[in-house]
Amino acid sequence: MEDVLSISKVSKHFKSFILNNININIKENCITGFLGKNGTGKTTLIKIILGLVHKDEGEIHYFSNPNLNKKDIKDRLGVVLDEGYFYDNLTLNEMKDLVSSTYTNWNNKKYENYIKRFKLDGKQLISSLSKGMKMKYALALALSHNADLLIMDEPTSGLDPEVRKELMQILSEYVQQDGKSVFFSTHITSDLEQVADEIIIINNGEILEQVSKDELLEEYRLIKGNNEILEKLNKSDLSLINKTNYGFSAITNKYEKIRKEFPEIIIERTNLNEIFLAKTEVY
Ligand SMILES: Nc1ncnc2c1ncn2[C@@H]1O[C@H](COP(=O)(O)OP(=O)(O)OP(=O)(O)O)[C@@H](O)[C@H]1O
Repeated sequence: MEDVLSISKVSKHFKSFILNNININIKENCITGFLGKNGTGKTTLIKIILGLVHKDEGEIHYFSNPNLNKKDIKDRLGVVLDEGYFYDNLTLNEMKDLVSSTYTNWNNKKYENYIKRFKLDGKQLISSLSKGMKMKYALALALSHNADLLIMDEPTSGLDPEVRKELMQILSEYVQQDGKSVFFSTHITSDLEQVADEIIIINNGEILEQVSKDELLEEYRLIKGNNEILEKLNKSDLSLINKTNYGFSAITNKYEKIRKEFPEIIIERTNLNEIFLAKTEVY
């Protein structure tokens, strides 16, 4: 599997925040989720990838091809940013005319199909779009110029569950086409649970981990037992400890070791949200 994006040793220093030594790879035909809490550097890294923020150090290789120029790269990236970057006083179709003229492979048929599918009206003013409609419009533009890598910054934030589900469905369909990939940032783990193949976790400006979703879900377990067991366990093996008079629960990646020592312990699968919280709590 080829890397569509390879980022090595990228850093950015702001006055009160450092994006530090970022090394990640985005794989072809995968949905890669970029997971991090608020203010951990997701938008900054996405803007660096798009050339909207200058990096201080490091290298970014696009589509495993060192010969691509800026225009080639722009043509192959489909972008959906949180802020939208649209002119409110234009209609959807007028804005589309502006955007489409900057791409080599604009496909108006595709655009019209997406507008129809998303139940948008091309004659409507951008200022009249709700948050969810705006995201769908941005997605229609991003998907209509034959991009190979769709990069989205927090596309699901503020959307209702139905629209989020629809978006995840579209992303899944998109990566089933040969050579198409998706990279999107989020702090909503349930989105990733549904569609992501690969997960990159960022915390305080540093990458904690890049791992397949299935591996990540295998790594941790929820354990439950009585409080005498909790007393004997090494607390540094546990996260998110919840203790009551009747017993305790906790998240751990040392569940095999704990099972050997305390066979009576209850071990259950856990979800991405708990794993994410455990990882960002420990570090
Ligand atoms: N131009 C800038 N100048 C100074 N600091 C900045 C600039 N842009 C971002 N930052 C800081 O960098 C940090 C990371 O911000 P960033 O927007 O990348 O986080 P994020 O993970 O996308 O957060 P959120 O989920 O809230 O959107 C923040 O502390 C922010 O204040």
